[in-house]
Amino acid sequence: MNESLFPPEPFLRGSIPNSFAEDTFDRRIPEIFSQVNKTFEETLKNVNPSDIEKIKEGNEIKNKLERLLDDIKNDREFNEIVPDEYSDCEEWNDCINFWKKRNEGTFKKCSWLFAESYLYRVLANYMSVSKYWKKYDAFTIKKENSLIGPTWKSVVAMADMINPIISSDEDNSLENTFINFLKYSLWGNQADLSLHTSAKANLTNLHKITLDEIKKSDVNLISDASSKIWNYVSTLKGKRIDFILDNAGYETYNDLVFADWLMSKGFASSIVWHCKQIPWYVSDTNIKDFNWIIDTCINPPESLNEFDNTNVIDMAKRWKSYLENGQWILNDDIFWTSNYPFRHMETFAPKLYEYLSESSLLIFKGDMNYRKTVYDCYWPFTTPFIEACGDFGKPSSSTNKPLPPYACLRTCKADVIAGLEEGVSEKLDKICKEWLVNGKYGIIQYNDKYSN
Ligand SMILES: O=P(O)(O)OC[C@@]1(O)O[C@H](CO)[C@@H](O)[C@@H]1O
Repeated sequence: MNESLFPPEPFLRGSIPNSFAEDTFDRRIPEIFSQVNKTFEETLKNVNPSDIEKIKEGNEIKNKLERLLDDIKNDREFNEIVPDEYSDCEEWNDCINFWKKRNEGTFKKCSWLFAESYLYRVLANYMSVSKYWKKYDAFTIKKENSLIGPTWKSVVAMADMINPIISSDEDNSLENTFINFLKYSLWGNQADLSLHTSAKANLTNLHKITLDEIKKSDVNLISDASSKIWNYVSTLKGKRIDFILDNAGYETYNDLVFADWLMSKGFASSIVWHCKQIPWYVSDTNIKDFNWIIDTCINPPESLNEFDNTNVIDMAKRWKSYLENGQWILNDDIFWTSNYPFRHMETFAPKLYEYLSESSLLIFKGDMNYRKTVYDCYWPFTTPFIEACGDFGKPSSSTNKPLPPYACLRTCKADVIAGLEEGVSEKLDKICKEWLVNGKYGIIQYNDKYSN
């Protein structure tokens, strides 16, 4: 890490008064990590008393987690990450030491992007260096409940509406259907578990199922490149499309349905699913979560027998066959959980960059992927999106191939945004004080600068 890698505008930081980053470290993160500790303690309590070594190690992890929470609350300095199974350890420590040397090596003084990402990396480290808790993910139950809880009603309704469309040859409204899918996929991002930390939050209220609901939400779509994206996608025949996933549960389910449609209409013949390698920002999709969604849709638990699950099962069986015959590919490159913005991907993950350049379209889901696409800084809101992306997409220095066009589908949950028309932010300031961060507003933005 060095200063030349800083963004062109000031970083978002927890030390900035009244920013969402400040609120994140004062309120949201302590809540999330208290819940992590509670969940871990409950799991520990349920370990078979004869597993003495596992309990002993669990207690050590419990102490580490308590110390971490205390460090967060007191804004203490970061600690180096001890070597573990992941390949990015040195890189992280290099960055930690860089921030410390600048006297900015604490949660609030550092850039928000680094400080919060560091927390999830540390959590993964505690488990990784253990013997008995390696595979432990404190967020698994939350992630699973976000599909098979009250959400299942939406899962079934979506399958009943979409499966017949996927299975039919009817294609005279392809443009409309495509744009509706983009919007389902966008609004699916509202329900992320790191924003709605309260156990009482009813995320099902946020699910958009009917076309009517999608239409009504158009007033909250504050930057919309969907027609441009369609103009490009309509030219694709049997290509590869990549989804850079965000939240497990209902959001990823929507993306699976979308991809299924893209395959069935011949635009794509393969899909690459980019997941996270470690538990990340509470609800992000790991490969195990991805597989769990498909397996659960094929075999819904008995508690969901009151529903007619025929269409869900039918779709999920098709998804499984796409995975089995290699048309759907799973990837969890460690770069997706780095602290770097995407404009530094070519430097820090050249192989991933080359791999993405072989695709025909990248779809980045969610707020964090957006923050990394434009770099997490205070852009004037009317900065063109393409400008805010910097040189992310430029031809690779080894293959000379640029990235394909890419789209960002994001509901706004951080005080960074670019690409707004003049006057839009002023109007929003008047109608909703928290429009930048409460997840009510969404954007669909597109960059094809390097592929033209
Ligand atoms: O990427 P996602 O799931 O859409 O959002 C992640 C998120 O909840 O976590 C970030 C950091 O706390 C916030 O910027 C954002 O609201």
